[in-house]
Amino acid sequence: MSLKAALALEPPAFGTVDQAAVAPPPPESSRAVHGDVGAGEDGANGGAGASERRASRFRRICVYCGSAIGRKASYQDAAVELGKELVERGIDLVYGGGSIGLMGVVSHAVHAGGRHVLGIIPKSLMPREVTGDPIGEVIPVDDMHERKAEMVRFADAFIALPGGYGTLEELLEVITWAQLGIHKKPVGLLNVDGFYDFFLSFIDSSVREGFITEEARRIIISAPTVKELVMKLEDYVPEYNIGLVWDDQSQKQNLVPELDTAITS
Ligand SMILES: C/C(=C\CNc1ncnc2c1ncn2[C@@H]1O[C@H](COP(=O)(O)O)[C@@H](O)[C@H]1O)CO
Repeated sequence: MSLKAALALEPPAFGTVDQAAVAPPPPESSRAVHGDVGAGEDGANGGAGASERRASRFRRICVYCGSAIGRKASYQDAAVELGKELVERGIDLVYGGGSIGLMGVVSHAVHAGGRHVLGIIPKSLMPREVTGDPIGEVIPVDDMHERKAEMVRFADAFIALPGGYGTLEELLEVITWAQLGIHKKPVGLLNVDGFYDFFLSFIDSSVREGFITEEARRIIISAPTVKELVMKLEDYVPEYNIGLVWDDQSQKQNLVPELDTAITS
């Protein structure tokens, strides 16, 4: 079944694919307002006072994470905390559609909190013994390439929790697409218990060795806590602009007007 056919059978709460891809963000008055965020709490908001409240700029965030839960309880705790943070900020979830591992943890947290959960999953991965019982809305797609493209298209930002090959592959692709100017959406790395320290060290080494520019290095936004990371993503202004022109489809992937207009060079 094609993506459009799937949507015809079960239209997403937010409209058709094309509408969702080009729709402007809801008016400020109808957007979610999250709770107090004090500078001392997360140290990342550049001086926001404890009484500051503001709407999230994001409608949907794509979370990449392990199909396993990992060995430390802190990984699951972080997945739950991230799910609750999305709910608190009125942000919907886009993810890989499985209910196993950290994918299941974060999707259940968002679903339980009443936000929309959109799983995009290749038909080959759909058997229950492989993915578990997915929750929320599921869009079946033909292959992994289509899945990743649709996840990017539906989301306004990306967050990677701890995970394995699949998570790293999704993360690196979305970073590479930012580097190529295919999208300008923020990419966050939740460095739970230093899980990504080696990865970040490797990236820094690649910068030193001349394979990644300093500017491209700054595409990756990392933080050890959910609140700090989400605050950084909210504040992110893309500075990277390779100057390539992609086709219309790629341009539709830039769903966050603030990010587009923030590009100055
Ligand atoms: C082969 C395994 C599990 C298959 N089940 C999956 N169901 C849905 N999505 C999956 C599955 N496995 C990987 N993904 C995608 O990759 C990311 C997680 O991969 P990782 O290797 O566990 O980090 C996740 O974001 C999904 O999009 C047993 O692993």
